[in-house]
Amino acid sequence: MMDESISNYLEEYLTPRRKSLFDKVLAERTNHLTLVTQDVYQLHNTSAVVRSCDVFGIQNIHVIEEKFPRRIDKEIAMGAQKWVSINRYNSTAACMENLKKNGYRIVATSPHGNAVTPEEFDLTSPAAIFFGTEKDGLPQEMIEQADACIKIPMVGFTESLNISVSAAIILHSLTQRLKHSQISWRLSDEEKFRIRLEWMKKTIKNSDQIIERFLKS
Ligand SMILES: C[S@@+](CC[C@H](N)C(=O)[O-])C[C@H]1O[C@@H](n2cnc3c(N)ncnc32)[C@H](O)[C@@H]1O
Repeated sequence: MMDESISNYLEEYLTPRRKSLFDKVLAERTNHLTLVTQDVYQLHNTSAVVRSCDVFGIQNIHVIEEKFPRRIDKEIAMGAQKWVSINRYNSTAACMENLKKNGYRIVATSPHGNAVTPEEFDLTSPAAIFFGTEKDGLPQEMIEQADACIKIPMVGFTESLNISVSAAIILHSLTQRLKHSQISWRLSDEEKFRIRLEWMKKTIKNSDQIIERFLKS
């Protein structure tokens, strides 16, 4: 109730253009798919992955920082995450537990072995797509225990794609397929409301003070 009043009040500070942009972007957002990075340590890769999530409509990204703690602090300070919700974990187990609790299948990605292509991947239930580190990729044990594994076919001499490139290719393929499917992939009204409120708080100048003034009035 209080959030609803705050939201209505903050709406007054949005231009008509910004309001319709929020509506347009939220209409294409999904939580049916989510992306997980496991100990990705190069900031430009994390930044590119977050950007791809925004571009392809993925609202939530899960960042595991088991071996390289606090790697994305700088990215957060630079505002790369403004439109995407970043969930951080210091262990893979904690991340998996949270995802499974929320109904996600655990899906590995790998340039090796037996796996389905993005075009063959079963989209019917929610999926959390894991991407591994630049050097070693995902642990073999994790790949074997995952509910599925996705591999982008490669025909060159190079052993693998860059992590952010592979994330963009997979997200593009899966989101296009979702949009042409009968699967219910869009956000609920409650999810849209929460995200819109977060976006308003992040983008309206001095939103903290505005809210404080509103609460006192
Ligand atoms: C640079 S690769 C890691 C290479 C590592 N030597 C390995 O064996 O996985 C980083 C991450 O990008 C993703 N990736 C790279 N190429 C891929 C491909 N062809 N198909 C699916 N995922 C890929 C995977 O998530 C991988 O863990």
